[in-house]
Amino acid sequence: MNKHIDVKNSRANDAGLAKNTQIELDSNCISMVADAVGTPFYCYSPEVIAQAYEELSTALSPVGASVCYAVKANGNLSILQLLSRLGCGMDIVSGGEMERALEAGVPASRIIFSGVGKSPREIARALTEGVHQINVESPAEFHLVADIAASLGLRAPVALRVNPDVDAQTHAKISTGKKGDKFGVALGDVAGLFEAAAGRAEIEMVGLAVHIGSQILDLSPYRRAYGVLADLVRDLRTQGHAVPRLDLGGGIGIAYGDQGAPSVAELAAIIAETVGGLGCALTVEPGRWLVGRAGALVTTVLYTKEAGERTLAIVDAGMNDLVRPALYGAVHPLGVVRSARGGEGQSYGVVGPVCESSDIFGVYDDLPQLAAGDLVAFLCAGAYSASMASTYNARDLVPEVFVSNGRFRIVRRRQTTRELMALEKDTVWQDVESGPAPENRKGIA
Ligand SMILES: Cc1ncc(COP(=O)(O)O)c(C=O)c1O
Ligand SMILES: N[C@@H](CCCC[NH3+])C(=O)O
Repeated sequence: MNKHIDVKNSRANDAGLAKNTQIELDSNCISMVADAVGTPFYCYSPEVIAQAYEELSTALSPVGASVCYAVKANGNLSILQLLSRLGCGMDIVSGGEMERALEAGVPASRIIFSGVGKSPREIARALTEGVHQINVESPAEFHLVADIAASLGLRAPVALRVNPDVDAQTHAKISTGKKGDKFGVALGDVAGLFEAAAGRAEIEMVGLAVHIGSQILDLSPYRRAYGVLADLVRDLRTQGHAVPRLDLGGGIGIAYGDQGAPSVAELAAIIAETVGGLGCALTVEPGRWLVGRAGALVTTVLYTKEAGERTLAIVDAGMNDLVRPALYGAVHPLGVVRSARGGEGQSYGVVGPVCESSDIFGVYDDLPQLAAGDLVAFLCAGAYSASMASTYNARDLVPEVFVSNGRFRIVRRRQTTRELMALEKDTVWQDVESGPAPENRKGIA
């Protein structure tokens, strides 16, 4: 049996890539955790997360940028607590993520509220909690935030997220900075909103924000986007506006295969060059980079079968547990944790049990001969994996486990169909004229 998962025995992860970039799993240990908690399950290395945070903050310290982790990548409370204890702030995009960050002990003063569609209720809660910054994405949202702040007798710290019209050169479904994308304020609206803010006492205009997309592997789009920000800062200052803060977004990519990945030192150099000399307080909002490499989805082979020319390995994890392959055609490297038969050079299409033809994780070569009961793991599954899981096909939400130095801690218990069904029981018909239940009322209450 391998001591560590041999990540090199899959074509998706050869060429010795990213030696220290992904969770190093002791296969004996993972095998025992699998027996204890049952598969599928997500496992995370807290050390790899802490190491990523330290590496990032060290690289950014010359430019003085602070880090707000994008909670959407993985909102597990233990991960938020770990990052918060290290001094990391949080970037949130919903009331639910705010709930998680606050519960994890993150002070509101270290929370940035991003997102294109914040509800009145979410805005009011963020203001009442006293978040560090609300990144506003449209003129309509700007006025709503102002109205809500006025009604609460509060002052809203607002940054404008601008759409710089820069192509992040990433997957179309995760590109956010091109004109026509739903994100950000058009460049032409920025000066007018700064002007409007000057006339609204309940708005404290604190700066600008930009986020051009995710899984960015070529850093040149950052140079362009930050260049646009720098020009805007200069223009706004010429018009007499203060621009004390810049939020530089997230998006830096990691290696999922042999494509290599940029370093955070390169990103820091671009930041220094483009916006470093403006005297603004800088923040970055990475998600994937901090947690992506720290996780794996461990799953059991249920069956093998022939399908035309291909041999399939049907595993007990499905697209509901890890949707990235079905949604973006993403390929997660596959490691073998336990294989009864051994051998090498086998090719398998690895598929899940969900009743969709898109429930396929990829075709992996150079695997051992797989058989029912073998354990494999999809690597680099710390980001946008558990956080994007669903219960489709009435499947459980699987456990999440920290593994460290021969010990494990379940940081999220399995959520079963039985628990979800409880929400569907004992429901009653109501007269529509009785109005909405208090929790469903619109507005800021
Ligand atoms: C506003 C904002 N900030 C930060 C992130 C984090 O992105 P990533 O996980 O790619 O670093 C996202 C997601 O794309 C986002 O929408
Ligand atoms: N969900 C995407 C990233 C989107 C980031 C949020 N805007 C992924 O899995 O790669």
